[in-house]
Order: sequence, then C-alpha cells, then structure tokens
Amino acid sequence: MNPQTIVVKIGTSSLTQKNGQIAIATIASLVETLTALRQKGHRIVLVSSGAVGVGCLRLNLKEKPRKMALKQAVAAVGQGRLMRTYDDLFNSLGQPIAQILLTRRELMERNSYVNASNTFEELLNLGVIPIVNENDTIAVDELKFGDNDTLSALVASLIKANWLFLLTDVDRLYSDDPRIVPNATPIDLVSSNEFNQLQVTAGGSGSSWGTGGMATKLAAARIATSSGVTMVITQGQQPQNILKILDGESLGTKFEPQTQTDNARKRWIAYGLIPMGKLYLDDGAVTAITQRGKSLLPAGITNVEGEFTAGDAVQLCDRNLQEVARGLVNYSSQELNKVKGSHSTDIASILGYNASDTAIHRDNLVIKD
Ligand SMILES: Nc1ncnc2c1ncn2[C@@H]1O[C@H](COP(=O)(O)OP(=O)(O)O)[C@@H](O)[C@H]1O
Ligand SMILES: N[C@@H](CCC(=O)OP(=O)(O)O)C(=O)O
Repeated sequence: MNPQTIVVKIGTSSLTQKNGQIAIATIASLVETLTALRQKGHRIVLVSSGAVGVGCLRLNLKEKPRKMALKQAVAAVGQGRLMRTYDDLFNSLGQPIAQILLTRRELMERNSYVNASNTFEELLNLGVIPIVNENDTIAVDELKFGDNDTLSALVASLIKANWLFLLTDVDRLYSDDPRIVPNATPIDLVSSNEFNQLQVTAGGSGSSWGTGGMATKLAAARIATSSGVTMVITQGQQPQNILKILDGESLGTKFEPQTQTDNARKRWIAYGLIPMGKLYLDDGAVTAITQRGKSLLPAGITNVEGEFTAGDAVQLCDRNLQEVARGLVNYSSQELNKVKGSHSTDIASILGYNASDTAIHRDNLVIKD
C-alpha cells in the first residue's frame, strides 16, 4: 500500500476502564500499532481525548464536572499526565511525538489555519506523530469543537488525510444504540451515495466520560467523507485492527469518501468557519450557484437571517430551508437586507456607494454534496 496519511481518534471511553482507571493495555497497544504504521511509511496523527477523564482520576473526582471552569481546570491536570503516558510508551519504541492543542478559533482564522496546516506538514515530514486535543483550558463555549469526533474530522480535512479511524467502545455503528436496543442491526459499510439515506438512531454517549456518542461520530463522518477522507468507526480496545482494516478486512463501519474538494481554501470555508448567518435564496439563484457554477447575486436573495459583517461565512438555504451551500459574503447583514432582491445595477444607488456586484463570489462558494 502507498504511504497513507492517517488520523486516529481515541475516545475517553476507550482510554479509561469501567472502574475509572486509565486503560494502560489499550494505550500500549495503540502506541505499538501507530508506531508500526509509521515504520511502514504512513503519516500518522493521533487525536486523543481523555484530558478531563485522566484529570478526574488524578484528583479523585468520581464524575466529570459540569461547571465549565472546573472542567477546564481538570483538563489542565489531565492533559499533562496523558502526554506523559504517551511519551513514555512511544519513547520506549523510539517514536517521537508532539503535542498540538487547538481551539475552533485557530481553524476559523485563515492565517492560523494555514499555520496549523504547515506545522502538521513539517511534523509529519520529520516522522513525528502529533497528538492533538482540544485546548480545553482556554476554549470558550462558542468557540469549542465540543467533541473530539468533530475535531478529528476537521484535522483530517486540514491535512488532507486518506483515512480517519474513530476508536470507541462499540465495535461499529448500529441501526440503534446497542446498549438500549440489543438486537440493533450492525452496519458495515456506508457508501457515498447511501449517506444521506442512512436510517440510524444515533444516541448519546454510552458512558459518563464520553462526549457526544454516535451523533457526533456521524457529524464527523459527514465532514470527513465530504473532504475525501475514508472514515472507519471501530473498537478502541483492539487498535491493532487498524492494520487489518488497511489490509482490506471488514471490521467496524466504513464510510466511503465523497468526491474530494481539492481546494484547501474551499475546505476551510466549508468546515473551518462557523457560519454567522443564513441567506435564503429563490429557485433561480439555487440553480445558478449549484448547477451552473455562478456567483450569488443580491437579486436571488429573498431573506437574510443573523448579524454578520462582510467576509463572514454564511449558510445558503433553498425555499425548503435546506442548506445548499456555504460562502463568504461581500456585504454585511445590514447591507444585504437593503439590497436583497435588487439588480446589481441598482445597488450603488440603494447603498449610496459603489459595492461588489456579487453577494458571494463563486471562488468563495462551496456547494454541499
Ligand atoms: N446507533 C448507534 N450505534 C452504536 N453506538 C451507539 C449508537 N447510538 C449511540 N451509541 C453509543 O455511543 C457510544 C460511543 O460514544 P462515546 O461514549 O461518545 O464514545 P467516545 O468516548 O469513544 O467518543 C457507544 O458506547 C454507544 O452506547
Ligand atoms: N477534550 C476532551 C475530550 C472531549 C471528547 O470529545 O471526548 P470523547 O467523546 O471521549 O472523545 C478531553 O480531552 O477530555
């Protein structure tokens, strides 16, 4: 197999045992597997949860704190211990690692997005395994990834990975939460054209330590597959299965990639940014941008929702309120409220100054699959 770029995400539920102790055997096996993959020439990034869980363990807290500041303090305790554990184990196999802590803010700002991407590139070229987590200590609510499933999919998109493995405490996706519905049907493969028809009940976390459960894993699958990444949900207790899956064995649930968005800037618009508002479009505008590759003109906008400034990301929705695209606006929400539905030739007289013909230029538009 050609060298692949592989992101592996492991959840708290796999890093901790039922009794709350750290799952040393699982971590050791993960470290061996990732080192073996590196030795085969693959480029590896590990996204590891567990800072809060390990912090609680260190501080003898019996459950995950609910108060934000306390959770952040606990994560600060746990992150160091987690990295210490990883460094000891990777070091014994001669594998260098690095720590990367990210918040949503870094991926929202184009310069820091590009910087993060360059840093990953250099680390991977050096043969290092970067270990990523959310920077829980400084992340504020509105700028949180919130869960590492989403973070890992954004990282996979950022570094143009071939694969994203989500290691968790179930062996695959089921039609329903198998803890609640024991005879739920296992799902082995989700092909690119089946994704939108997928009939599953994605429940919350199965343990008191996990975040998001299956719902955030499916959200991650959407981001990953539409960035051209193959995603697999598989059992965290057997990280060595990653090697078998790469060799073609069917273990876990595999999500096939959609057509790849090659343009890094467009991937950033689609996934890096948090949309600040919505534009509702008439049918003509929807067809023009989705089928004819046109820019969005103010004439096709029927309604504007939210408050944003020029340069912000917005969602574009059709008359059924379905999101059809995302893009960076050339106007603020105030301006768009004045010029929506107007012809480009009238805009200067409505606003009293010369402005862009397009509400969103096609170079700044990303159409949803
Ligand atoms: N449809 C489903 N298929 C499989 N697992 C599901 C489903 N819905 C909910 N779950 C639950 O999701 C849990 C895994 O998510 P989570 O606890 O957040 O793990 P992690 O810490 O690995 O992110 C499983 O233990 C399972 O109980
Ligand atoms: N950043 C948090 C992880 C949050 C999270 O997504 O947890 P999980 O659902 O266990 O992957 C931590 O390190 O505790």
